[in-house]
Amino acid sequence: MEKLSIHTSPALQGEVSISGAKNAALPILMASILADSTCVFDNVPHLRDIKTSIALLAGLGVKASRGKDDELLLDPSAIDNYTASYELVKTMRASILVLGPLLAKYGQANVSLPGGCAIGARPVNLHLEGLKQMGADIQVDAGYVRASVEGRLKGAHIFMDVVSVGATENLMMAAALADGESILENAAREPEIVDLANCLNRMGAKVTGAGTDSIKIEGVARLHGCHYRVLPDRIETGTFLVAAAVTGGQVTCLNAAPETLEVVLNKLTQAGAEIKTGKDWVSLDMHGKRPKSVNLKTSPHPGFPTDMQAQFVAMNCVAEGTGVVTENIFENRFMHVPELQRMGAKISLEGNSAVCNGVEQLTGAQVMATDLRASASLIIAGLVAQGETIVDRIYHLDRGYEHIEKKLTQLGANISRIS
Ligand SMILES: CC(=O)N[C@H]1[C@@H](OP(=O)(O)OP(=O)(O)OC[C@H]2O[C@@H](n3ccc(=O)[nH]c3=O)[C@H](O)[C@@H]2O)O[C@H](CO)[C@@H](O)[C@@H]1O
Ligand SMILES: C=C(OP(=O)(O)O)C(=O)O
Repeated sequence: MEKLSIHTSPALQGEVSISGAKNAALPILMASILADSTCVFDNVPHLRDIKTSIALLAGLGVKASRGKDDELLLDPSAIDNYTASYELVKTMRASILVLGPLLAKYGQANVSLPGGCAIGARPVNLHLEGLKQMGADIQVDAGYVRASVEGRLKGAHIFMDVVSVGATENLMMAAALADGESILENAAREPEIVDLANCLNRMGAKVTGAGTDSIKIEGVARLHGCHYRVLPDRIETGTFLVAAAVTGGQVTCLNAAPETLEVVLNKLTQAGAEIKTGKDWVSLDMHGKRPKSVNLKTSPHPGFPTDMQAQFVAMNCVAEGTGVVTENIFENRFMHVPELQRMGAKISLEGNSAVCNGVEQLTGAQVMATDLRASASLIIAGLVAQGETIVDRIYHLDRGYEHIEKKLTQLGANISRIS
C-alpha cells in the first residue's frame, strides 16, 4: 500500500496552481444526468472521487471522455440503467447525488445507502424527506433507496431542519426538472451550491437565490447540455496556505477564488500571516515567524468550514499559545488528534473541542490517515516535525487532493510517495 514519507522541510516558498473543487465538481458531474445532450466541464480535477463518479455515471449509460487538460465530456443521451450499486457508493458518499437527478429525469432510481463513515453517521433523511414532499415514493430496502414517481416530480416548499450541503444539492437538481416551483428553506449557502446552481442555469434551469438560505427553483420540462468551468477548490487552497504558515513560508496560490475563503483567511491573519489577494490568487507570507494559536468553531458557510478544521488543529499543535477548536458539524471528526499526539502534540479533547497547547517541535512518527482532511493535517504536521513522518492509508488523500506531493515538492517540501 502506498504511503507518504515526509522529512522536516524548509519554509515553503513559491507558487502553486489550485485545482477545480472536488465538492463542486461532484454534484456538477451528477447534474449531467438531467441534460438531454453533452455537457463539457472544465477544471475537473484528477482525483479518485472523480474517477468513481465517472464509473458510476458510465454504469448508468453516460458516455464519458476526458478532453484536453482538465476537460471532461459527459453525454447522458443513452442512460438506460437507474441503479447506483453499493460497490461504488461505499467508496464515495457523494454518489447519493444521483438520486435526485435520476428520479427527476427518469421517474425511478435505486441508490445504495451510503452508510456512515469515519467522520460521522451522515444520514440522508433530508434528501429522502424532500423528495417525498415532491411526490416521490421512497422505500428503503436491503440497503438501497428505491425511489419512483408517476410522471414528473412536483414542485414543493421544503424546510430542512439541518443545513445540509448534499440535501440542498440533491433537491435543487430534482426541482430543476419538476413540475412547478420549489423553494428550499434553510438551504446550505456554500460556494459549491452557487456553482451547481450556475451550472444548472447554464443547462436551462431557473434557479435563483443560491448562496442565500432560500433557493427558488422554477421547474422546466427539459435541460440541455452546457459548457461550464468548475470553481477552484477553496479547501485545497486553504490547505496549502496552512502548510506555508506552519513552515514560516511565503506561498502564492494561483487559479484560486479568494472570495470563497474569507473566514479561513481571517483566521490565518489572526495567526500572524500577511495575506494578500487578487481576483484569482491569494498569497500568504509568515515572514519566517511561528504562527500564533487561533480559536475557531466550525459551522455551515459562511462560518468556518469543517473541511479545514483538521489542518488548523495541526497548525495549533506547533503555534505559540493555546487554541481551542470546536467541531459542530460532524460528531467524530477528531480522528487526527490521536495521530498528532503520537507526533508529540499536546492536545486534549473536551467534548467536541480540541484544546491544543502549541509545542516548539513535533517528532516524526508512523501515523495513520483516517479520512481525507485528517490526512492533510498529518502532512502539515510532518513538514515541521523532527525526522521522518510516514503517513499510511493515503488512499483517503487521493480522493480529494490532486498531486499533493508534487505540488508540495514544488514549494520546497521534503515529501515523497513510497510503496
Ligand atoms: C461532497 C461534498 O460536498 N462533501 C461535503 C458536504 O458533505 P455532505 O453534503 O455529506 O454534508 P452535509 O452538509 O449534508 O452534512 C452536514 C450535517 O448535516 C447532517 N445531515 C445531512 C444530511 C441529512 O439528510 N441529514 C443530516 O442530519 C450530517 O450528518 C452533518 O452533521 O458538506 C460537508 C459539510 O460542509 C463537507 O464536510 C463535505 O466535504
Ligand atoms: C468530508 C469530505 O468529503 P466527502 O463528503 O466526499 O466525504 C471532505 O471533502 O472533506
